Amino acid sequence: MPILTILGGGAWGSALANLGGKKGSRVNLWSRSSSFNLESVITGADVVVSAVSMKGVGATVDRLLALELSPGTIIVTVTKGLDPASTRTPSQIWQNAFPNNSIVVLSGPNLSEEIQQGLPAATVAASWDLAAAKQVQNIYSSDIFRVYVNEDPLGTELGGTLKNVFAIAAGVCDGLQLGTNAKSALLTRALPEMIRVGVRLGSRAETFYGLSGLGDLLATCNSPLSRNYRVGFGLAKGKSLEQILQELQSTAEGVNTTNVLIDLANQRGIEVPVSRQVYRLLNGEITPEHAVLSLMERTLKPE
Ligand SMILES: NC(=O)C1=CN([C@@H]2O[C@H](COP(=O)(O)OP(=O)(O)OC[C@H]3O[C@@H](n4cnc5c(N)ncnc54)[C@H](O)[C@@H]3O)[C@@H](O)[C@H]2O)C=CC1
Ligand SMILES: O=C(CO)COP(=O)(O)O
Repeated sequence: MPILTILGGGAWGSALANLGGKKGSRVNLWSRSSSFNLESVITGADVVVSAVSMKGVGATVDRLLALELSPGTIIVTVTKGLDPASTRTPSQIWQNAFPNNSIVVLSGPNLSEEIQQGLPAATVAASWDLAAAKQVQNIYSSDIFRVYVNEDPLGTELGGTLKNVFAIAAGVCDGLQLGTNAKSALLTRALPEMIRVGVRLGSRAETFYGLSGLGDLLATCNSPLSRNYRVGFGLAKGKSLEQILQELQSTAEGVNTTNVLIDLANQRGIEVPVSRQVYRLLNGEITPEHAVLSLMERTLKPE
């Protein structure tokens, strides 16, 4: 029976603990407030899943570095964010800290509330080490959770991370009641923007057409269960960002991701028109209505 240790007892960590237990793994769920110590659940773990939000990744990596993690332990990261200081993804941070361990990214259209209700979902386990990805596939696949594998961890991770920016835009679109045509245009134009960024950062374009890209974009941009969608919806309804985040009481990674993405786009000269309007909106530079108008009035160009 594999030993699975989940770090982070938030919405997604708790759902992943349940999914792992359902398949028969021995599961340890650890969080900062746990009464037991981290070392006791790391020793002997076959797989360690990091399910902390982006702001907790650095501290979690440091905690594990202070312990003796076996090089045979697979590290799975499910965080959908970008580090503000380095602009690196969580898997890049984990790989840098643990060069001898296999790192697997688990990402897909996986709204935790639906998964906790036992509704069916699919996801992707991605790694340079295909054998490690397949181990994670076996540990997590069940009659309600179908896991695919691929060898593009960065593209898989960036799909899940970048879609949060567009989920904010989609929430704005629905909050302003702009209609189905506008929403379809937004989601369709979001995909090449994600691909443009992903390819410049070293991912494969085709990964973004799969579950972790288009799949997660559709799930998050169409569901009020998404916290990022709720950020955009609230802004369109005239709430302040502070008020929305206060009411959420949970992580909306898209806010930080938008800021880091615009830094990256400015540094590397990547064209990100939709993300730039989301950035201006989040930073109080424009109203939701102005953001829409700015996109409509862009220079005309071929599709
Ligand atoms: N909830 C969902 O449906 C899904 C969430 N994710 C991603 O998983 C990550 C976690 O999301 P949720 O569990 O939903 O968020 P959450 O807000 O429910 O939980 C965040 C977790 O991170 C931990 N954390 C934060 N700062 C920390 C620190 N300094 N040290 C240690 N732990 C720290 C918290 O204690 C908590 O366990 C996010 O990056 C999110 O984008 C991915 C797929 C689905
Ligand atoms: O990533 C998610 C679903 O795949 C969860 O989306 P939110 O973080 O916007 O709630």
